[in-house]
Amino acid sequence: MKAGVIGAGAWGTALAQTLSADGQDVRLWALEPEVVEAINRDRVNPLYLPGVTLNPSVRASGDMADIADRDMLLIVSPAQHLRGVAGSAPAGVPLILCSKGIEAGTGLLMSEVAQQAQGASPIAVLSGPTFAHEVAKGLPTAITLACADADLAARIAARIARPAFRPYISDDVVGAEIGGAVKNVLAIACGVADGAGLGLNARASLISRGFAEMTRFGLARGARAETLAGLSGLGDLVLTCSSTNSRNFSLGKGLGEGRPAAELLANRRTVAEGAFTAPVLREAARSAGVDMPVVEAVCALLEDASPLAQVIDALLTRPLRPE
Ligand SMILES: NC(=O)c1ccc[n+]([C@@H]2O[C@H](COP(=O)([O-])OP(=O)(O)OC[C@H]3O[C@@H](n4cnc5c(N)ncnc54)[C@H](O)[C@@H]3O)[C@@H](O)[C@H]2O)c1
Ligand SMILES: O=P(O)(O)OC[C@H](O)CO
Repeated sequence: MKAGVIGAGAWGTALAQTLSADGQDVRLWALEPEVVEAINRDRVNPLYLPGVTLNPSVRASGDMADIADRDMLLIVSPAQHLRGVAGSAPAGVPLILCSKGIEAGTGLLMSEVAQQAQGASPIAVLSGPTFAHEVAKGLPTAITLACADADLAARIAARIARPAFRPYISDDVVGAEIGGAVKNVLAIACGVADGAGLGLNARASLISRGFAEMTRFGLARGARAETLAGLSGLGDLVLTCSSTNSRNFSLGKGLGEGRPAAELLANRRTVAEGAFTAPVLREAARSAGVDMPVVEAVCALLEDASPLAQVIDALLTRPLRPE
């Protein structure tokens, strides 16, 4: 399968690098003309993945017509831009969605957005614990590839697998998407705990109780528990909640240090998806009757609705209950 990658941020660039590791040509669509130029001229993406020399068979373009001959397309835009980007992609080829989030305004998962934007294209989801700079360096990584069509999943998996990049196949598309979207919000919470100096016990409790929230929400939306406990759920939650390499964790750390959300979110070049997913996740959870107190707390901090001490206190003084 000839691969095209749409979106040349850190993750799209790392995926293009991985897919071209065996010399196969990969086309990478980039929004910014300076990224197209730098990749084709200098073999580097200085805005989003500096320090990685890209394989010669990665060719960048700003024109969707240049990926019209591809027979699979990885969509790697920020979640809030997926509708527009998928809608302008060539039609009829499998779309592999790599963005993690829930669409603001509609509450739709990425597969539902892509379905609306490109009804005729088969859809798969690629999600898991994957820091882009590690994947680009060829460090060992495992990831979930979810697709309702088992034959298509097997063909995509065979095309994207590398000795150190190992896809595990699932047919639970919704489960894979919910894990990736919810973990970003929980990573903000763990960053807050770090920034506020709450200690490692607090972080472990947030991961564990956050996973309970992810599971409740996922089950209410039809996800399977084993998917949520797999790479795209718990695996990615543990990764993102443990490192300042995560943009979401770093955003939370800033909040925990007492910096205002507006300042932390202003003029960002890179995306911290949890900030966009948090309010729409809160609304979806409330309307499904799912209790998500950690998500509620993250929203309160992002909205500057309550002081940090009060938000922490509200979590700690909830009624005692069975685990
Ligand atoms: N970086 C990672 O390690 C990683 C790993 C797995 C999944 N993801 C997911 O991949 C998605 C993309 O993240 P990233 O890290 O590659 O991005 P990034 O933060 O490195 O770069 C931002 C991206 O947003 C794009 N962008 C900005 N404005 C846009 C617009 N108006 N329309 C379309 N695109 C626009 C930029 O061109 C760029 O590609 C996110 O959903 C993220 O959660 C990231
Ligand atoms: O930097 P983050 O927080 O967007 O996390 C990147 C990836 O999603 C980790 O799997």
